[in-house]
Amino acid sequence: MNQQMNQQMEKTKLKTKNANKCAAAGMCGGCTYINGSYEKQLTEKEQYVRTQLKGICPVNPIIGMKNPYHYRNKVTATFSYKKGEIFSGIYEEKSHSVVPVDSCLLEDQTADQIICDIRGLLKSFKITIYSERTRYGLLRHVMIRRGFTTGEVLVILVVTSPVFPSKNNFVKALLKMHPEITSVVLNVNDRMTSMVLGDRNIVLYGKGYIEDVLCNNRFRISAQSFYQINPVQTQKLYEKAVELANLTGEEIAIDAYCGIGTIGMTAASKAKTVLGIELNALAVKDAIANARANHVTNIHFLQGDAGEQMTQMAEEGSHADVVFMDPPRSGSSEAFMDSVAVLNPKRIVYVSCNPQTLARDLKYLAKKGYHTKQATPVDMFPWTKAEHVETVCLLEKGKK
Ligand SMILES: C[S@@+](CC[C@H](N)C(=O)[O-])C[C@H]1O[C@@H](n2cnc3c(N)ncnc32)[C@H](O)[C@@H]1O
Repeated sequence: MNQQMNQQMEKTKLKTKNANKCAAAGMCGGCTYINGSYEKQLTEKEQYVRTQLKGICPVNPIIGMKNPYHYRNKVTATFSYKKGEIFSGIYEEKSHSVVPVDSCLLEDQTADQIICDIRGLLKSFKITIYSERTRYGLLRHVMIRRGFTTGEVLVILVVTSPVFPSKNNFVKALLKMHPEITSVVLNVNDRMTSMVLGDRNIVLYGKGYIEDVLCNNRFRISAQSFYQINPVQTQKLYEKAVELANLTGEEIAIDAYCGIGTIGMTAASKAKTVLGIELNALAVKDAIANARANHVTNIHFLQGDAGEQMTQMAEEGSHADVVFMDPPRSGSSEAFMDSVAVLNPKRIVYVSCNPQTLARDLKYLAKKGYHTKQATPVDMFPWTKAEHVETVCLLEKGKK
C-alpha cells in the first residue's frame, strides 16, 4: 500500500473517532487535541513553550481553564449551498470550502443558535449567498460578538452591498427569535479578499457595538476591534501582566499594541500615567470612549504604527518606566524594540500569542540589555494547536 493511501486511511480513522465528539472534527482544523484529555493537552502546551524558550528563561506552570468549552465570544460563520439548500459552517483548514457546523465545542452556544436561525431566515427574505468563485451573491459571513459578563449580543451581517432586502423586517424577525440581541450591523465588504470584515458599518439596530466588563472596567467593543476571545482566561492573563509590572503608582507606563485599551486600563489605577499605542483607528476610538466611560483620566492613546510612534518618542527623548507589549502573532518589529531600549524602562511585560515570534523577540531584546526573568503560559484557546498558546513574560533591564 503506498504512503498516500496510508495517510488517507489514518485521516479517515481519526475523523471517525473524533466524530463522536464533533461532526466537523478533523476537517475544520480547530480542535487538534479533541482526542486526548485536557490535562494532557496542558502538559503538551507547557512543554511547547519550554522548548521554544529554552535557554531564554524559566517557564512557570501553564494556567489552564476549569471548564474549557464554549469559551469563544466571537463566532464567524460562512455559508454555502448543498443540493440547493443553504448550510453554514467554518472554512476547512487551509481551504475555502465550507465544513457544515451547527454547534461547536469552542463557540458560544447562543451565537451558534443565532447563526442557525439566521440561516433559516435567508430563503424567505430571498437573500443570496456570496460565492468567491462567481463573485455573485449578497451574504458573505455572519459574525456574532457576545459580552461574557453583560450578555450583550452584536450580530454583524457581512454583505457585498448595502442594499439588504426588507432589512427592517429581517431584523424584526431575528429579534423575535432572539430578544437577547442588542445590536445588528451591516458590514459592507465588496473586495476580493479573505479578510472577513470590510471597512463600512451601517447600524440597523441598537448602538452598533457591545459592552463587556473585564478586570472591573466596562469596555465598548465594535465590529472591527480586537478583543480577546476567551474572557475567563483574559482576566487571568491581564492580572498576571499587571502583577509582573509591579506598579507603585509612580510609573509612566506604555501599553503598546493596546487594541481597545484593555491592558492599559487595567494597569492605570496602579500607575501614574499610561499611554496606549494602536494601529487600528476604530479600536483607538473605542479605547478613548472606554477611558471616558470608566472615568480613567490618566490614560491617553496614540493612533499609528507602534514602531513608528516609539521611534518618534525615542527621538524626542521620552522616557517610560514600564512597557507592556502585546503584538499580533507576527511579533514586534526591530524598530519598536530599538526604541523601547532608548526609552529605558525598568521592566517590560511582553504578552504573546505565538511562542515562536516571542522567542525571536526576547532574544533581540536581550541584545538591547533586557533579560527575560520568567514566562507563564496561559491556555487561551483550549483544544487548539500548541502553537497558539498565550504567554506572558517579564523582562528586566540589567544583568542576566
Ligand atoms: C494581540 S492584539 C492585542 C490587543 C490588546 N492588547 C488586547 O489584549 O486586547 C494586537 C493589537 O495590535 C494591533 N496592531 C497590529 N499591528 C500593529 C502595529 N504595527 N502598531 C500598532 N498596533 C498594531 C492590532 O490592531 C491589535 O489590536
